[in-house]
Order: sequence, then structure tokens, then C-alpha cells
Amino acid sequence: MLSNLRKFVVSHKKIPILHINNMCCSKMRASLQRLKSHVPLGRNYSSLPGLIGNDIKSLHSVINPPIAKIRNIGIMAHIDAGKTTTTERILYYSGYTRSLGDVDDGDTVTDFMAQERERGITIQSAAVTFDWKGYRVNLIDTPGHVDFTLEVERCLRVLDGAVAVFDASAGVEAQTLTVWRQADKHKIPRICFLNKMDKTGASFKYAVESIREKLKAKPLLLQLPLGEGKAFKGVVDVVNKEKLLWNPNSDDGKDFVRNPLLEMSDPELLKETTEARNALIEQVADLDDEFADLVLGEFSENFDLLPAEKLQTAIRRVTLAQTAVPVLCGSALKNKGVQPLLDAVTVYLPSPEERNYEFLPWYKGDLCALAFKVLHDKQRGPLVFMRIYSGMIKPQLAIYNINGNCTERISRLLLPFADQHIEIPSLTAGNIALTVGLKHTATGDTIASSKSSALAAARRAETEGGKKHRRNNEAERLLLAGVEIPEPVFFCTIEPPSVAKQPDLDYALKCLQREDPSLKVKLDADSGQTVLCGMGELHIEIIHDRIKREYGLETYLGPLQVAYRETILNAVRATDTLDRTLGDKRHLVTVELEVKPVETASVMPVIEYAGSVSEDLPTASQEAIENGIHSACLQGPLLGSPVQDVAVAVHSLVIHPGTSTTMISACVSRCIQKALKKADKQVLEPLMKLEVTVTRDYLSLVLADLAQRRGTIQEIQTRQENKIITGFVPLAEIMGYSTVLRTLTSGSATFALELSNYEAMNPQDQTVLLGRRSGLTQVL
Ligand SMILES: Nc1nc2c(ncn2[C@@H]2O[C@H](COP(=O)(O)OP(=O)(O)OP(=O)(O)O)[C@@H](O)[C@H]2O)c(=O)[nH]1
Repeated sequence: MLSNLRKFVVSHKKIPILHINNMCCSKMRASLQRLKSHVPLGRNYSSLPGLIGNDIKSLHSVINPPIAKIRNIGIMAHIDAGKTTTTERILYYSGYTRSLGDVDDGDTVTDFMAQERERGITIQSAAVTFDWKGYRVNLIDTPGHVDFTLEVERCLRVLDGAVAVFDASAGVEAQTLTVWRQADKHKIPRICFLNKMDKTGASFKYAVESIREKLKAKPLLLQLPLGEGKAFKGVVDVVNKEKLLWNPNSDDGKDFVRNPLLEMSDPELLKETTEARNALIEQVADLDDEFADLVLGEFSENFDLLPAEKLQTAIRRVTLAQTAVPVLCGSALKNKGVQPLLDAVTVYLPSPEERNYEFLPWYKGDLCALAFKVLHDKQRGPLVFMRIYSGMIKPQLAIYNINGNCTERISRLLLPFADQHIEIPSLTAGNIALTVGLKHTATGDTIASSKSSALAAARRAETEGGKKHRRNNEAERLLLAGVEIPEPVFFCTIEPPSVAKQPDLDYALKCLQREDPSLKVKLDADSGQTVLCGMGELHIEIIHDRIKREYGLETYLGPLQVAYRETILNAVRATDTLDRTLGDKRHLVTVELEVKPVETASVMPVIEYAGSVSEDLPTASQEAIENGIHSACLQGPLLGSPVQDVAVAVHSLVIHPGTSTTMISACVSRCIQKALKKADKQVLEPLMKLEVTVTRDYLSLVLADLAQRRGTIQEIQTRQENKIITGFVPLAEIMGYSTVLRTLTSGSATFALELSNYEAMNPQDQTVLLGRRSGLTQVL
């Protein structure tokens, strides 16, 4: 049946454009695109009967493969490690694309974008589905830039396994560390692929050491490289003691031979591989008791007799347990090593049923899914990518969105399979679905089959999980959380070309926010201007570009500004009374509270109640108090920025009968603002962790520049020919750094930046900032 499907796909002339909506993922997509003729998506849905004739039974096995044969994986890497090139090879060898692209062909990417602009089509691929040796692989796109960390995390949330790609000449780099930590957080089993083995300076040993040291992981060397740098020609399969050599005359790397290592032809290599295999066996036995028993019993005399399958099974167990990571190597650019990597994905990474999702039992087989990406297609409306954890999705199915507390209907169901979006009759647990017709579902929403099913699951969660899952709101317990949306660090005003276009801008921003919850949009009460808040310069730039490209609006951005925070240095008490008569109703509240500093590194205030207040406090009044506290803490007295690291203790509260909750909130909020004004205050600024890779010649120039930017240097390491500077620098001082660094080092240096924490500004800098901002506070 698979061959049937392939045949159809290959013979089908109309191949869709997939879209670029997010520039940081654009290279992968663009390289996919240029392999296809440019025909709008709408004409390229394949419906089921046309696809397979009457062979419905076989189709089921293709569309809904056994769950054990599904792999939901992502590829994660530091910028430029070769994620795009590796992905491109994977798609080519799996038959997804029909020729190999080249990421260095910048013109092609630009051409593609221009064509996309002309057509005004918005399609994007967040996941592609392909088959490899009888396995269904859903490859989920994870962007590499730090501004899109949230996007990476959101994607990680729906992965069952991941391939971490490294530049073998650089080993572990800054962004690798970040994504590795994120993958740790979501407990995702991984495989490491040491790419760029052909590059001058590539060192298998160095890269493996850096995995051991920096990632604190236990690398399992499943392969050894045959040569390094220019001499790289293939790999040794340590598990099977085989040599894999790629035909030097093949221009796409499809042609390679796998031969057993023999004493006669390769005595040295055989010896080296046997030692590596024995070391691997010992290492795995140390981590897995079942394997240790096997090895020490039957095979203790001679590890050579241990069958490869038994070793693979044990490697799989330790990979799934995340006690070690298999390491493979190759050169995606030179088309070597990618097919064994795909084999390893199917052999060592888990199927959906092997992941331990604690929420699954609560649903008892009912639908539970996570919307992990929303795209706006001009013809189809919103397209929602969903990971199905349990149950089934069908076209015309009504689903309940737990976050949005609303029910809506899926009109069509698609599978982004090979180079088609195939319309399908149903999709079961473990799969990635692309749905059409959902108007309210946003990125990150949890989906159930109905409200009653969600509530039943919530009750089970509470019974089974006890206090662990107890949250304020019943449905909240069920949210497939794990992706905390970080507070934006940058903001700027955005204006439409004319007042008449404001509704169009509002609509565009609403759509973009549904796709990207890390984008915040506010209305400045004083100036009436719309304010965009984002995760970085690139993030805001991309939003600006997308508004123009996808919504045809030429907008104007105000100067980019840093999102500061405020805190207080001492505890302060305040009392307030609100007494207002509206119509014939009197609203009277008196509150006494204390605001004090605490160390939480959060803008969520800690709320405490005196015993006399909490006793018999109605839920509605408590909610009103907390709303008042939260809204007051959003605008600190110094800059109007969020206040962090504070606790609020409510000491007394007197509410006149009939007083509305709005009045309670207003009184509490005013009282807090009074207290905050009285306190000693401090501005906190975002401090960025910076890693600069620079050649020795430019080291002192870069250090001198960082010193001027109030930077502090943590350490300077040597990596081959380069120096790696790590340190911290305030965000305000590092705006536009890419241009500066390029000029300073003639384009030879690279850097990675990520938010470290918010830190107190020194008194002089704070005075300068407040002086500068006092002229600006009217604008923002
Ligand atoms: N020598 C060598 N160069 C490679 C290899 N793989 C990728 N490259 C080159 O490395 C550069 C970056 O490759 P990409 O595939 O774009 O890397 P990426 O990780 O997707 O980069 P970002 O999308 O910017 O994060 C390009 O110039 C590639 O040609 C490889 O195996 N060997």
C-alpha cells in the first residue's frame, strides 16, 4: 500500500507551496519549496478516494499506522550547526523531496519569498510526515533563534524524541545548551548527530568530550568516523562492526555500501571497533541491570558473541530512560551519514506509547490533544496543527477547547504527508493532525471531545493526583501546560498607515497573537497608541515584516525600548477606603495591607491573608482582591513597568453589604499603589547572557567594546582557533549588536544571547534612565 501512495504522490503534477510565516524557520521551508512547482495549496488537497482507489483497508494502515511505528521527532541545534541541511537530506532520502537543495543559495530563498509575496498565499509547514523503512515519522520544525525559544519549547512539548545536531568542529555551543535544557525539562529522549565531519577542524573526540562535559550527558558511541576533515569518507557502525562507505561519485549520497569489518582487509579498524564495541557494552551494562545480567551471564567470556539486536534493545532502553545518548556522525552537506541517522531514529527513539504522559489515564481514551501551531491561510482560514495524545479526530467533529472554554467544529482533517496535504477520514492517538475550520483555537490550547469529558477527566485528575493537580479552576487542572510564556523584553509602538487602517492592523495583530502567544499587544491608555511587546529585536522585526507581507499593511514602528521592571526595597503598610454611591447603591470598602520585598524573580505577587480576613471570605471577594493586587502590580510607580519580587499581605478588610467586586478590586488596587509609592524603589533591567565566538585577532577589540557596554566577562575559553567569551550584558546596551560585532570583526565573529535575569540598576544609571524616560512617559 505504501508503494501505492508513493506512486500517487510522485505522479501527481500539482505540488503545493508550503509557506514561510516565520522567517527563522524559513530556510528549511524554502529549501523544501524550491523542490516543488509553485501551485497554491488549495488545489492540492488530495481527497481519499482519488488517492487510493477502493483500497480503503490498506489506506488505514498508511494513514493510521500502528502506534508503535510512529516517531514524533524534532531536530534541535545551535545556529548554523546544519539543522536545515540535515533536514533537507532526511526529506530527500525518505522520498519527501525529489532533489537536493543547497542552503547557501541565498537567491533561491529570496526568490521564493518574492513569489510568495506575489501570490499572497500563506501556508506554512510546522510538521512534515514521511515514512522510513515502515515507520511513520512526523518531523516537527523547531526554530533555532533564541528569540523563538518559546516556539522551540512549544514544539518540544509535542515531541516524543529529538535529534540534536552539532557542528563537529565546535562541539556544544550556547544555543545547544539552551535547547538541551529545554529538552531535559520535557524529558525528551535524544540522539546526537555530530555533523560537519568533513569540515577542517572537525574533531569527533573533541565534540564527544564537550557533550560529556558541558551537557553532563553520557555519550554512547554507536559510530566512529572514517577520517576527519577532508579525509572523511564514511562511518563505522560499532554495534554491527560494519564499515559504511559512500560512493565518492554519487552526487546525492544515496549510493553507499555496508560491509562487515574483516580481519583480512581491515585488521586495525576491526581491532579499534571491537574495543569501541566492548566499551559500549560495558557502558550500557553499567546503566541497565537487565543487560548487565545478560552480558555477565551468557556472554561474559566473549562480547563478540553478543548479537547486535540485544545490544540495540539495551541501548534503546537507556536512551528512553535518558540515562545516556547515542552519538552518530556524518556530513549532511557531503551527503554522508544521514541514512544511518534515520535508522537510529526508528530504532532508538520512542513511539508515542512509550512516553509516560501522566494525564493520559484521566481521559480514559477520550480525545485529548494539544494545538501547537496555528497558521493563517488566506483561502482556508486558520489551520491548526494538533498533537493527538488520546482518542481520535475526524472531520465535522465538534471539539471542546479547555483554555477558551468554547466548543467548535473541525471541518476538514489533513495529513501533511510527503508533498501533499492529504485529506483523511480520521486520525488516532500518537499522530500529528492538521485541522481546518477551528476559528477560536490558539497555539497552546488543550482540546477535549466535550466539556463533560473534560470535567470528568478533571475529576479523575483530582482523585488520582490528589493535591498535586489541585488548581483554582477545575478545567485548569487539565491544561497541557509546560510552556510558560516568558514576559517580553522589548516593546515599541506600532502605527497603521492611516487611522482608517487601524481595524485592519488590529485584525492582523489578533491573528498573529493566536499563532504566537509570546507576542503581546497593548493599548497605551495615555496616547491611544498600539504597543507591540516581543522577545527580541528579531521577533519584532519579523512581526513587522509579516504584517506587511501577509496582511498588506505598511506600518510604522516607534523606537525599540527595553521592558524594565521595578521592585521595592522595604516593607510598607497602607490603608484605603473607597466609598461611592452609584444610583441608590452604596459601595464601601476599607482595606489595610502591607507590601514587602521577597525573592521570587516573578511578576506574580505572593498573596497572604491575615487569619481574620481569610475566615469566611467569599470566593468572589477573594478573586476581586487578587485581581486588584495583580492589576496594581502591573504598573509600578517609577516607570509604569511590572513590579516583581513583592508579597502583599492583606491585614484587614471591611466590605459593606452590597458592594460590588469591581469596587473591591479598585480599592485594593489603589491601596497597593499608595503603598508602592511610599516604599523605596528600584528599577530592574533585563540582563542578557552573552556568548561571543571570535578569532584571537579580534579578541581585545570585542572585550573593549563589551566593557563600554557595562558587560561583565565570566570566562574566556579556547576552542580550536577561536576564543569563546561568555558573560553578561544589560539588554539596553546590546541593541543592534549584530551590526556592531560584524563591523568590529569584519564579519568573522558570531554571538548568542539569552535572557538571564532581571537585575537592579546601579543608582547612577537608574537616575539617567528615569531622567530620560520622564520625557517619554506620555508616549508610553
Ligand atoms: N562543511 C560542512 N558544512 C555544512 C554541513 N552542513 C551544513 N553546512 C553548512 O553550514 C552552514 C549552515 O547550515 P544550515 O543547514 O543552514 O544550518 P542551520 O543549523 O539550519 O542554521 P540556522 O537555520 O541558521 O540555525 C551552511 O553554510 C551549510 O552549507 C556539513 O556537513 N559540512
